[in-house]
Amino acid sequence: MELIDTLQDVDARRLTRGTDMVFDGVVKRFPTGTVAVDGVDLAVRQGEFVAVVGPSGCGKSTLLRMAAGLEGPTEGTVTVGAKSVGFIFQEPTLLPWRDVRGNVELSAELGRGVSDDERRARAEESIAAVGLRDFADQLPSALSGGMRMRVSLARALTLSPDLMLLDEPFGALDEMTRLDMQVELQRLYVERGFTAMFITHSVSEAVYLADRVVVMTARPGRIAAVVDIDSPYPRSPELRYEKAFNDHVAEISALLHGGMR
Ligand SMILES: Nc1ncnc2c1ncn2[C@@H]1O[C@H](COP(=O)(O)OP(=O)(O)OP(=O)(O)O)[C@@H](O)[C@H]1O
Repeated sequence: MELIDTLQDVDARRLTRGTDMVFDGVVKRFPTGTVAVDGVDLAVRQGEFVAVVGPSGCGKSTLLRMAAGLEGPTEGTVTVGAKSVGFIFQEPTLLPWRDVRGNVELSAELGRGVSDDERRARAEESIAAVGLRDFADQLPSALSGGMRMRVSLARALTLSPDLMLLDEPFGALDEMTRLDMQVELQRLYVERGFTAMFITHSVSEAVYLADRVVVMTARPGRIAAVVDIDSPYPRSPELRYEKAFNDHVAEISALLHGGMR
């Protein structure tokens, strides 16, 4: 499971129209006794981009893993309406012996009912969508960190996910590449219209990408605040220099450090 960043057919229960994912009174207590999250209520609308920020160990990954169905809540419910879910990890988790095309085709190979021709066509389309057409025959070892993350994105996109779950996907990249990847992800989000839940330690990354930023407390993770980011998409990279943007960054940083709203 850990090697695969795309999960299909998540146990989809009927949801209120327009809502893609609901966490209702979610508590997660591990057998070790650690309470990772405690009483999380959050509804994510279809097509919404939600970023989650919070101190290390506050249960962000646990929330995402529950959304993916990789963990179950101890109390409460997690309901996901999306039929097809893409999961992107911090590490691109590519198979080193497969070239870019082979890695991107992997998720469709594991999917049910996809013909060879369709699999290849979808892989080519996703490779082009992330700007890697000229590198389709290269092995991961010949790619930069940013390019490897693009492969990981392309692999998730081949199944046209309704929901993308992204766990700190750009955390291992250098600053310049990270900023480029934010622009790239936003472009794909605008083009494809998926719902996104995106975990990050970077407040400015959250503000640049998200409709709403969920700020969590230290463990056990609870929602301290949800901040709306009003700027329309597509957002230009220059937005990062504007006052409203930096006011949001300051507000969320203060919330993270226990300041009042
Ligand atoms: N399988 C597990 N068994 C026991 N404890 C776990 C397990 N998975 C996570 N935890 C604990 O739950 C807490 C939340 O972990 P999680 O990885 O969700 O936090 P996080 O906010 O994503 O952290 P980070 O920002 O450092 O990645 C941590 O204290 C962690 O040690």
